[in-house]
Amino acid sequence: MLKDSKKQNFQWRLRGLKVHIRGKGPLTESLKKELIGTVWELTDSILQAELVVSEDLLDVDLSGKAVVDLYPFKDKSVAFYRERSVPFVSIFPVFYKEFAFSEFYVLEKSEDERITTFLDFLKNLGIILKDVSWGEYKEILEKYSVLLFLARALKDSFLMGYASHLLNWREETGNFLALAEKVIPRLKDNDFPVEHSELIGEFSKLFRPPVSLNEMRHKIRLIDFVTLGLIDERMKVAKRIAEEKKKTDSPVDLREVEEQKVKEILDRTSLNPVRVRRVFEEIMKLAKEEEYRLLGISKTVAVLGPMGSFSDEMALKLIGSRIPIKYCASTDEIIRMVEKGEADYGIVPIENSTHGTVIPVLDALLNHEVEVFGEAKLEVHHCLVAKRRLDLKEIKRIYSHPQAISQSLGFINAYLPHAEIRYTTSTSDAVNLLDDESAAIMSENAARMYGLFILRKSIQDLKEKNITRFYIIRRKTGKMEGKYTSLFFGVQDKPGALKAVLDVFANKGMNLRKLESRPARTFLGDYVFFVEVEAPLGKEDLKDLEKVTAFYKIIGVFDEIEELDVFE
Ligand SMILES: O=C(O)C(=O)Cc1ccccc1
Repeated sequence: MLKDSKKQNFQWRLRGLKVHIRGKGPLTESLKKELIGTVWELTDSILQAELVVSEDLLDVDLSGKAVVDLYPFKDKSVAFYRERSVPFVSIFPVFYKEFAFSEFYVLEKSEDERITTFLDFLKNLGIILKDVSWGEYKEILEKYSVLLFLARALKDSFLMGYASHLLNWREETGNFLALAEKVIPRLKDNDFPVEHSELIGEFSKLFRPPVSLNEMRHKIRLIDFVTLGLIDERMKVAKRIAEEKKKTDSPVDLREVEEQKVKEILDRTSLNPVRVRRVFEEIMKLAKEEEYRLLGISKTVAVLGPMGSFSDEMALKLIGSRIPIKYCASTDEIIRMVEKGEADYGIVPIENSTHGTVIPVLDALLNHEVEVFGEAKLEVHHCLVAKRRLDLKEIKRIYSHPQAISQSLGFINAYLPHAEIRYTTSTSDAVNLLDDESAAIMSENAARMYGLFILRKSIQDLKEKNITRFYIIRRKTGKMEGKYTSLFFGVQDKPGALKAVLDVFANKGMNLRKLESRPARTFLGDYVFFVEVEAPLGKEDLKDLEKVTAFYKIIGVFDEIEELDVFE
């Protein structure tokens, strides 16, 4: 669109000029729109016009008019307007949907104020105007005719995009194709300029150093346009792969495959790898979303982000990559998202073999309405990583999630006693805080994903069986199926109150696998208890519990799961 300030530049020139635009193609339609709101008058009839923009040859009395000739076969049109002695400018417009992408080749022009002003108007729309000789014009016309021919012969929509502006002249299609047929045999001869190969031509244009600021701007537009075309093309191929994968029931994308693709790309660039990674991950995400749509998956799972956290690893183990993952900044956010229905599932760490219970998760489960319907375990190995190769004594700060720090305290105390500990919201979030004097504790996968340097592997205190148990949560359904029940309860402040509750479980032969107490946040000394019982509690059990508790809240009845069915 023409900016208002730019529009005003035209206000003083040829005030009230009557312009008629003849033709039905996208170019003429867009020109008409741009002209509305200028001081020029857009006339319905060609007879009233002082300047006529036309896609075909004009069959009316042209006296007193100037012509902007858009007709593609210039030998015909130039002779035609010359014969009639009208001022004209003869243009071959390469119009790519947007003026900003367009390049208009100007073959002949008369000295005429209306024409000069109109050309300025085109320039202000972002169109590049290039004066060309007859020889150059012939090559351009041949090139696009061949392109159209190939696009149709190969049924290739990508090539068609480049030749699409020729489709404005439907009645000329036969002439373009006839020209192409004449030109194509010459392709075999070496004298045919490289510019005639469509892609080579476009790319050679891209790599040719621009000389003026205008050309530089145009080149940027061209690059954006070609980039978009390529992303479009990538999407089409990805869609076909998705269709194949659907037939063979393969996962949407294997993280390692995607990671390998990103690595290959990063190896080829000297640009900031974090940013380039983001660009390509976004492009891949576009294709993934399309795949999810194709597979009919609309479910999402929320985990602790950014990508590469242990929770992310757990999610991948449970669901492959068959479901869109939402990365959250905290376990609280995960639980809230699931409660509100903004994510179908959530995965939260509940306890670890070294660190014990994850208290913030426990508290959030008490205070929100979600349901645990599964648990899963992950063996956790920690790495000490940094942005560069560092001696341990050079490390001034260590960033990581409190659980990872606590699981690696033996190593930290022995080798990094001088370093300051800074807690992060997840192990992978440390990536965002690292500088040249600090290290982070995270998984090997995350380190590789972010291109970090691994200083030490397996630094956790428990060399084997450092296991984290996760809860898989969903919105409340009230289903009570599974081997385990987790619940909170409170008791009156009197002797034997807790024992009475535990006796209910003991008398029924139900084993307890976990018992925690949390401050009730009422008075000092008031507690809420959390238990995991190795049995599904039924109605009778709940009645018995009611008798001995001040309150109870079932968090879920669940089993250990190996896989999460996202198609159910
Ligand atoms: O911060 C992460 O990566 C998490 O997913 C939480 C966590 C931290 C350490 C061990 C297991 C889970």
